[in-house]
Amino acid sequence: ATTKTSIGNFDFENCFMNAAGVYCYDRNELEQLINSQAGTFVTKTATLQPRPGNPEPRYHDTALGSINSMGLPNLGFDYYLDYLLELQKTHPHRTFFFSLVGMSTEDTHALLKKVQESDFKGITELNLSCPNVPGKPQIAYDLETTEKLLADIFSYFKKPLGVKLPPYFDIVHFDQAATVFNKFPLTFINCINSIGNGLVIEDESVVIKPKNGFGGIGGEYIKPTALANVHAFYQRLNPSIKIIGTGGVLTGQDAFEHILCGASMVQIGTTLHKEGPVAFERITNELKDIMDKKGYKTIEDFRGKLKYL
Ligand SMILES: C=Cc1c(C(=O)O)[nH]c(=O)[nH]c1=O
Repeated sequence: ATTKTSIGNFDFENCFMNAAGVYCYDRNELEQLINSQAGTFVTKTATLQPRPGNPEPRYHDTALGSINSMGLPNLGFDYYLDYLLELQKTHPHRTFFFSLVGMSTEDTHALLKKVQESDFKGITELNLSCPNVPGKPQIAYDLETTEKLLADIFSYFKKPLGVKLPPYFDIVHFDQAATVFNKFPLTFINCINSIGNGLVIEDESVVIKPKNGFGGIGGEYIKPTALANVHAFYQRLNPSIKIIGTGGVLTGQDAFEHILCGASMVQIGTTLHKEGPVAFERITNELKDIMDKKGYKTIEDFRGKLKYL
C-alpha cells in the first residue's frame, strides 16, 4: 500500500505532516521534519514581527494529551519566508506549508500581500483559530468577519491558500461555516486546531502559567471532535476544497479514521511533541499494515467512505 496523497496541484509521498506549532519553530526543527518520513511540514504560525509568546510554563503533556497557551511565539514572518525560499532551491521537488496570521486584519493582509509578491511556491495556511492570545477571539468563530476577510483576501491573493479552523460543536455552525467556505477558491481547510480554553489540574494547581491555566487541548481527548469536524465539512464542502485532518492521531488506526472521514492529509501535533519525528515512521507503517490487511492500495480507495448504520 502507498500512503501518498495530493492537495490541490501538489503531490506528497506521504499523507502525514506536523501540526503547526509542533516541531516547526526554527530551521533546526524544520530540517528534522524534512529528514523524517513526514510528507511535508507546516511552519509555526508566523506573525509580521517576532513574538516571545506567553510566560512559561505554557505547554504541558498529560497521559491523554496536552494543554498549551504558547501565545504565538515565533521568529517572525521574514525568518520563515527566507527559509522556505531557500528550500525551494535545495529541495525543488518538495512543497511546504507556510502558516501565518496577523495580530490585526491589517497585518493579515500585509502578510498575505508579502507572500503574494514573493517567490513562494508552496501552500499558505491562514490560522483562523489561535485560542491563546489574550483579548483576541478565534476569528473563525465569527463567520461574518471570516467571510469578509476571505472576500478581501481573494481579491488579491492568487496562490494556494487554506485555513486552520477551530472545532465547531453545533450542526448549524457546520452548515453556516461550510456555506461561507464554499464561496471561495480555498485549496483546503484544516480541522481542527486545539480545543480552546480547557483546564488541566494536577494536585491543587493548574499546570500552565498563562491565562490562569486555561489553554488549548490536544491529544486523545479531542479525536471524536476532530473526526466530526473533518466529516461534517467533507459532507458539505465542494470536493475541490480538500480537508486536512488534525487532532488525536496517535496510531495508524487514528489516521485511518481521519481519512475515512474525508481527510486527504493528516497532521500530528501532541504525539509528535511527545515522541519526536520517528512518530511519522511508526504511524505510516501502522496505516500501511491496516491498508494491506483490508486490500486498500491507496488512500483514495477508502477516503470519505465512512460507513453509516
Ligand atoms: C497560533 C497560535 C496557537 C497556539 C499558540 O501559539 O498558543 N496554540 C494552539 O494550540 N493553537 C494555535 O493556533
